[in-house]
Amino acid sequence: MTQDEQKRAAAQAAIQHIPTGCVVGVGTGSTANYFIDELSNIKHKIDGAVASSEATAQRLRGHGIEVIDLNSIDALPVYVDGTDEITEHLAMIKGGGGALTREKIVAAVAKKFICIADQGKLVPVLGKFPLPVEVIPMARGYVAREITRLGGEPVLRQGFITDNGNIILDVHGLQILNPVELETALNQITGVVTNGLFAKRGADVLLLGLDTGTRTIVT
Ligand SMILES: O=C(CO)[C@H](O)[C@H](O)COP(=O)(O)O
Repeated sequence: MTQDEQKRAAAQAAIQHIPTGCVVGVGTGSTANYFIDELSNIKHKIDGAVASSEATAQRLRGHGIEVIDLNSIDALPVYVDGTDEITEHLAMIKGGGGALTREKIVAAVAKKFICIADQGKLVPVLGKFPLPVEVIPMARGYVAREITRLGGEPVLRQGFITDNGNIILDVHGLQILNPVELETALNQITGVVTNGLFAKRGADVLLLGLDTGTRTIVT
């Protein structure tokens, strides 16, 4: 199967995990887009969706799926999203699409986080993919210097502003031996909104599209 076929297979597998009559959290990116396409086939069985980005909200509406304000609900049974890298322990780097902060908020609320991905996303150690960090614009220089002190090489994502009006620094060269520790350290830098390490709250289930079928990993 091609990479796109693997993404679609993972998205199709995720549909089996969606309870009837619930609001569904929906991620951002090409794999999440496949999931939205699949979700539209069962839209009469769900009570709408919470979107992790403006792009996702637009796509959901385009498929006739109601977009629900996260603040109007007390609980979110399930969140489905893609990833840039994921380990067997289901820690991730996310944010390649720049939606990391809203993704982290939706993931925090969700009872179950289902990650859907092609097999190329499964890695032994996180860090080959540059780690996205969302930063308040006026703190850019300070945050970049602090990240350099931690051993990373921050690169400004040119011409990109997040849905929250902030910038992204993509951090290269980090040795991510302890993802939880690094996630915490980066978030403690003043001016950082959040970073793309999903280690403290990783996925609960990984549905990995393979050459033949899908593989499921559960924490
Ligand atoms: O974190 C994300 C967006 O912020 C995406 O989930 C991640 O970039 C994966 O994207 P794709 O499914 O297109 O490979």
